[in-house]
This record gives sequence, C-alpha cells and structure tokens, in this order.
Amino acid sequence: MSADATESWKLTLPCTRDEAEAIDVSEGLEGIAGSPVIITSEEIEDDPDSWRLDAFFSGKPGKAAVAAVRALAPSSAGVKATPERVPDEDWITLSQAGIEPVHAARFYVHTSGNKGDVPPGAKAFQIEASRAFGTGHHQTTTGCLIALDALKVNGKRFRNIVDIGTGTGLLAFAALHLWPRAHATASDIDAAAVDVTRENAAVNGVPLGAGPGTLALAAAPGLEHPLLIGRAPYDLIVANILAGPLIGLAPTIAMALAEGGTLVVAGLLDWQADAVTAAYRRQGLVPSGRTQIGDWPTLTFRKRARYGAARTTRLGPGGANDAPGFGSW
Ligand SMILES: C[S@@+](CC[C@H](N)C(=O)[O-])C[C@H]1O[C@@H](n2cnc3c(N)ncnc32)[C@H](O)[C@@H]1O
Repeated sequence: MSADATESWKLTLPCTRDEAEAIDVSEGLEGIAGSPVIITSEEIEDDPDSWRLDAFFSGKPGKAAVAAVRALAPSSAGVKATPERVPDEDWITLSQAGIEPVHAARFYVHTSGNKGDVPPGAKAFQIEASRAFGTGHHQTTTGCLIALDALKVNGKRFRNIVDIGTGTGLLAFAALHLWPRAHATASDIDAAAVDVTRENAAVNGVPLGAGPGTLALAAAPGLEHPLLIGRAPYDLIVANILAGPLIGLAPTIAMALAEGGTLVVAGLLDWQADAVTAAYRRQGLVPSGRTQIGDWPTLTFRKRARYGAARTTRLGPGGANDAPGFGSW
C-alpha cells in the first residue's frame, strides 16, 4: 500500500516528565512537512520520570519530522523507534483511547470521546489529554480533588483561591465549583498550560474574569506576577508541583496565605513528604491533612491565625505586607 496523507502514522518514544511537560506542539514543529498533528504524553509507571510520548501524523512522516519529534525527547537518544502505520481509525480518538473517565470524590473527569455515564450527583469536567498536565489520572491530581472535596465536606469556606501550577485548570475549576462565590486565580509557569486552561474553562462553562465566581489566569513562576501578588492573601492555595519547587516556594506561598488559610500541596513522593512538611512548618504552617494514593501524598496545611479567627492582611503595594521580601516577587 502506498503512503498518502490520509493515512495515520504514530511515533512512540520514551521520555522524561520534564520533557513531556516542556512540549509545545505549536513551537518548532510547524513548517516541517509531515509534522505531527497531535502529540500526547502520559506517565507509564508510578515513576515521575517515566513517560511516553506519542506523535500522530497524517501521512508517513519524513526524516525531518521524525527528527523534530526526537528532539522533544533527548533522553530517548539511542532508543530504536520507527513510525508505525496506525490502522484506519480516528486517530484523535485513538490517541485518547484507554483514557478512562476518573471519578474522584464528587468529581468525574472525562474526555470528549469518552464521557461514559456520569455518576449521579457527580460534577463532570471535560478535560482532553493535551499539552498540559492534569486529566485527573495522575494520583497527585486525584489526591488534590479528594482533598478539596474533604475541605468542603468539613465545612470550610473560601473566598479567595489560587491554583499554582494549574496545568489543565482542573483543580481551579473544581475549587470554583465547591466555592462558587470565591475569587479564583489559576497560574502556571508554562504559558501553554494557561492557554489550555482558558480553552478548558470555555468548554466547561467556567467564567473567566475578576469578580466573585470567576477565574483569572496568569502565566508566571510561583507567584511572580502582579495579578498573583495583587490578589493575595489567599485563604486557599493549591499547588500540585514538584517537591523541589514546593520547598523553594515555601516562604512565598506561606506569605501569600491568609492567616487561618489552607494550603493543599501535591507533586511529591512519599519519601519527600517530611522535607516538604518541614519547609512549611518553618513558615508557621501546621499539617492538617493527608491523602495518599500509591506513593503520592497530598498534604494539607493551615496557617495559624495569630489573633484567633482567619484574618485578611492586604499584600502588595501599600498593604501591611509591603515589606522586605516582597520586593523580590
Ligand atoms: C504536576 S502538574 C499539575 C497540574 C494540575 N494542577 C493537576 O493537579 O493536575 C504541575 C504543573 O505545575 C507547573 N509548574 C511547575 N513549576 C512551577 C512553578 N514554579 N510555578 C508555577 N507553575 C509551575 C507545570 O508547568 C505543570 O503544569
């Protein structure tokens, strides 16, 4: 059979998590004849560095296209991999085959091609596997969904929420569903993730904006953005990023958390929990909950209220926290 542009081809490579998270299909691949139409990546084991990258092509990819995909996963240098013809099926659906809906606490996360039956009473979100992390399949995302639900069940109320490292936006959407009158903010160091969050917000009917019940977006490392600083202090901060950044960001995150506020963190492995906990204890936070799925704990902390009840201290220019330390944000 001769290859033509209507045939679907796939190239699969092992890659690291960092490589998977760094992939931006819109950059570097456009203009190469036979460039991949879609790239998906997913973790293949309970190992944060063991991922798989699938690049789907319309038509058999040439050497340049294969090289461009290989360049996305330098760690696979030396791994033998050749493009394979994919049987005549809808390859977009195919690329998401096996991505079963996830039901975590009251949340149900599915793709457009795999909605299945939404359990009665569950809040469904449609999240495609894409350039951003966070389809609900990873234990860290599931752990955060469960932790957020538990806070709601325990009667917590939040008015000002930020999801740092939002990926697909899922955790911010879930938080806004639980506390629909809150001001919500979602940020990511990766501008592509912020774009994906914007698209997912539209698909899921999550209103973007600045007022209560809406979601504002920012692309930034940590809280280094005027919007993120200006909206602090938050009474709920969620951050599913890795242990290293979580420890590095501990002083900033703790400073951005209102007294009496709650912090939910994930992205750390079991053996890293003590170090992450110690970093936040040093900032005056106290552990208040833990959800563990496999090797992945989700930790919840509370910031002590110096004067009893939760207190709102204005951060940013002119605020009470306009003090040394904030200048470096
Ligand atoms: C493990 S994913 C979590 C995505 C989503 N929140 C979830 O729970 O599924 C981590 C996300 O954090 C982002 N990230 C990593 N380091 C960051 C940092 N220092 N500041 C902001 N975002 C960061 C990554 O780009 C990625 O989208």
